[in-house]
Amino acid sequence: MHLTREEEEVLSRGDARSRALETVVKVGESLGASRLLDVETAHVSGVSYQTIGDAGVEFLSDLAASGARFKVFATVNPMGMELDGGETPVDDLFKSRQLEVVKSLIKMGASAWFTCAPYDIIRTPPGTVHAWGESNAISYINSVRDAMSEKLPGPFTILAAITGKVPEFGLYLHENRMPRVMVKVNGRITQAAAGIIGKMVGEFSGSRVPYVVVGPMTERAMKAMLASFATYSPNPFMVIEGVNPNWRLYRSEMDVEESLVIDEKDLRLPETRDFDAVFIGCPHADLDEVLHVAKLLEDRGYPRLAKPLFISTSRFVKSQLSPAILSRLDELNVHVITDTCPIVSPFLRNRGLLNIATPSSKSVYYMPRLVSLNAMPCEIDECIGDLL
Ligand SMILES: C/C(=C\C(=O)O)CCOP(=O)(O)O
Repeated sequence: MHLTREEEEVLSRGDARSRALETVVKVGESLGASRLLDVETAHVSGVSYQTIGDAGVEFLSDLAASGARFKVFATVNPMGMELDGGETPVDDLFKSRQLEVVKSLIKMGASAWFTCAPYDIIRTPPGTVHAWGESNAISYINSVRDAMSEKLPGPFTILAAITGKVPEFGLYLHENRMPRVMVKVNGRITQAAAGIIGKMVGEFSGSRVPYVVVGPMTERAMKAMLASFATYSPNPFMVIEGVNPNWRLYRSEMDVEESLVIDEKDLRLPETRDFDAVFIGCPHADLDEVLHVAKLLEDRGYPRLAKPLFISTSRFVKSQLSPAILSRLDELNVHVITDTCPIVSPFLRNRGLLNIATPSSKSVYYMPRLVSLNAMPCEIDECIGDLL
């Protein structure tokens, strides 16, 4: 691999950044990369004690104690509880281990927003290079903005944040971003239907980049589709006609080997069974999504919901909501939680809530696998309708 003089100099220092760079170079060599790229930002995933356990806590605290510090702006994924504990009960051991993780990340220089939708905070213009580790976010910046990130493992995003470098491989190379399959979607795209589309496109295209022709959809449906797609496919990039800023270029250069048509009949949800709570916010809800729920309840005369609705989001989004809206939502059994999400936290189970309805296809996939919850898909307007 070709290394610049500056990279050689960092390698010769023998400090924490030097050791991190050594690993980045070794990984790059094993991937056949011919050089390293400078990244503008990093987004670290795998920071919940629920998923990384004691080994992860030790890894992060050893790195922080060794003097490793982030070189580029770095955000982090949701952790296993709210920072102030409010609505997300966890036991004392969990809390203390999770706080160790937070301490290590902050010591290394993380911007501690604890969100899986950092694209709501960071502008990632077309062609810019990033080292992100959360698949929905990677899929979003690649597909909607034509920024560049591969799907990097959580620990590797930390090394990228420390060094400011990634190997040039996979989706960092223009030739690997060329669509190889075409998908045409017919029908009205609701948020839950968008999750089904993402799953179908992901399963059909596998590691190939799809070129997707689909009608207009809301931002929350777009996020749901891309999150689901990146859950079911190893490749976090689709070219969406009319959406990706360079879709015309991709269309002119693509070489399509297979096609799929998705029709309205494919987008029907199974009947929702009995549930204990409703969840939205995977990916973390944006302001529009929270306000959509507030408006639904306003239109129905502000009824108190028969079962709780949890909305997970970032502190950034929550800070834009007035205390009056938040306390009104709380009175109506709608709980806006930050820093975490139910797929990386035991809090729903700890509150005795085991059967969860959600418009998020990604949550339906992960809830049974990561936190032993039963999850079922629903359209948010309909789930809320059931709770009036
Ligand atoms: C376990 C997850 C995130 C985390 O540990 O931070 C959710 C799945 O992550 P993907 O990036 O969608 O694989």
